[in-house]
Amino acid sequence: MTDGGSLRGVSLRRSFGTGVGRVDVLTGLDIAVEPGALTVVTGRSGAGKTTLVNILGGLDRPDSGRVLLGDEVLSEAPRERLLELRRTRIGMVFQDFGLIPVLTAAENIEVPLRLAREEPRRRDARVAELLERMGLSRHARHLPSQLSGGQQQRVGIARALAAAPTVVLADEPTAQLDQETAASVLDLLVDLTRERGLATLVTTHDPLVVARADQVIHLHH
Ligand SMILES: Nc1ncnc2c1ncn2[C@@H]1O[C@H](COP(=O)(O)OP(=O)(O)OP(=O)(O)O)[C@@H](O)[C@H]1O
Repeated sequence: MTDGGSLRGVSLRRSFGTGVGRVDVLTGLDIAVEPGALTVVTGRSGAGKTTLVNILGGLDRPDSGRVLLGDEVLSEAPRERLLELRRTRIGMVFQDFGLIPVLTAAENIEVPLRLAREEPRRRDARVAELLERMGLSRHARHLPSQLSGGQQQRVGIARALAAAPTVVLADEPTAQLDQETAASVLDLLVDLTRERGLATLVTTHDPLVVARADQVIHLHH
């Protein structure tokens, strides 16, 4: 496996607020999310899981420390380059699925491919392949409101993978799902991680997710 897909945080620090209201959320955290493996981040509510995901995904910058995507310093990349890396190299999966309600399942998956200016035939082929892989071929034309929670999260995962990223960051992806559905969504994410050599990070409160991890990082600020 090359180093191109690993995502590392080195000495990450992030605080919010000032004076007595100041909260030191990350205080020198080191983390390496390796290709083909599931890294799970746990910690009670407020421990900084979302803060970490936002920093690793380039949505927020650390106060100090660095985020490295392969050999590139993501945390210091100029805005344009950061947007490009986020579009092409990093897939994000959200607790509330984050689907666009007026677009069908297929159209939601297509969004990153349109942003990447992929040509229509390749776009269609990629969307069909992902729908098939997610077991959603029959639901291509359904709106999110016509899908179950588990199906919506499968669409969310397909969308995250559409542009063939090397890294997947999922912030509590199973929190809205019942246990059985959560287990099947997690199975899918683990299988895709192995199959595609993805560097996958999942935050969770769920012991079942922790049990599947190759690496567990416990946050307590
Ligand atoms: N933009 C912000 N401004 C001020 N404080 C913030 C901001 N973002 C996060 N915090 C604070 O940082 C701490 C960590 O928040 P974060 O959302 O990362 O925790 P979490 O572990 O994801 O929690 P949960 O499990 O509830 O989602 C909390 O005390 C929160 O109030």
